[in-house]
Amino acid sequence: MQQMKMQGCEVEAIGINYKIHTNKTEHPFKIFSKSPQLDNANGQEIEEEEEARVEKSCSGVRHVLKNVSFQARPWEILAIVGPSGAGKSSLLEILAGKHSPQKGSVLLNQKPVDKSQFRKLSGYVTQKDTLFPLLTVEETMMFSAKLRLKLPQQQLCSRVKSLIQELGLDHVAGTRIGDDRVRGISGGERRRVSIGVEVIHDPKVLILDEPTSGLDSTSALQIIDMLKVMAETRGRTIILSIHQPGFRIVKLFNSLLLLANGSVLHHGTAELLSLNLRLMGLELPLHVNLVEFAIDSIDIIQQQQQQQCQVETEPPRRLLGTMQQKKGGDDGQQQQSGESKSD
Ligand SMILES: Nc1ncnc2c1ncn2[C@@H]1O[C@H](COP(=O)(O)OP(=O)(O)OP(=O)(O)O)[C@@H](O)[C@H]1O
Repeated sequence: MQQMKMQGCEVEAIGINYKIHTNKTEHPFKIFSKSPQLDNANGQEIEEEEEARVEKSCSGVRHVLKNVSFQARPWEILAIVGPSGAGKSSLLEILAGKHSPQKGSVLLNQKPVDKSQFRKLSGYVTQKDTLFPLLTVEETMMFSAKLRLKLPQQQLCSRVKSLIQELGLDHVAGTRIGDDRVRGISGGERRRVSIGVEVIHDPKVLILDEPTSGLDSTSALQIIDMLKVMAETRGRTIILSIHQPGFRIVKLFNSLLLLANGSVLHHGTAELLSLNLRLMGLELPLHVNLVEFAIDSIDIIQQQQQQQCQVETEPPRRLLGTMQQKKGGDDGQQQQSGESKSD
């Protein structure tokens, strides 16, 4: 583990498939589905069939993540972007070990890891801050430090102090966190504290679900700037999800994972995304944010990728056709030769 800390952690997800079972619900229009002509035996059969069909459509399985693969490297930020419901949070929860996918695996430095080992090496900042409103910033950090680190009090204090400095929270170290009822620190500062709580043990991998949600553009940029410094100075691997990142924020990401409806549409740099869009005939208009443009163009990207897949699979199919014809001939010959062998 020590060696892993020194060299940084590459996180690799391979073929993640995640399905959830949704609850069966009563068909909302069931009351209208019975027709007065269905009183005979044939009518009853039709009604039962209809009920079975409705039940099937109202219950079942939701394919949240479909064959998702990516790599996140140390010293870098990978941003997961996509429309609402694309599967960003689900993917992060799987990475953080909160859920297990039905298929696929997550590797750290090319090796499988168990959940407890991964928890020690990582920090997971959820979308909602879960902090005690009556504790001060310093007390909150100290609480987390005592839970996560087995160090003498003096060392805990100095770790907390240096982290408060790194997070730019010196000026509010003695201020209460607060909540809706008790006035406390600002939303941006609260997000910083949540990040601090999760990095107190100096994890090599940091996973953040929408660290900028609810923040103004300046506070959002400050948070991503701070994460960029953490990645570059400490060799952390940072994986985060984000909604509508501003132009300056996108520039700080080393790579983007564009998800739509549980599938990966792009994995690579922003420049590569821009180039791929251009190759699809989607020219980024001036002063339009690349990520927003890509999200708005998801339907076209999907269509183009499907067409490309068809083109890629067609020649082998044609080839397969000729091969099958040939094989048919060969088989005939083989059969003959087999027959002659058995003879
Ligand atoms: N426990 C669950 N029960 C029902 N549906 C779920 C559950 N978990 C995820 N989903 C569904 O899976 C899909 C992906 O959800 P997820 O929260 O991962 O998306 P997201 O990209 O993070 O969305 P947002 O940006 O709005 O947070 C959604 O359609 C969601 O409704």
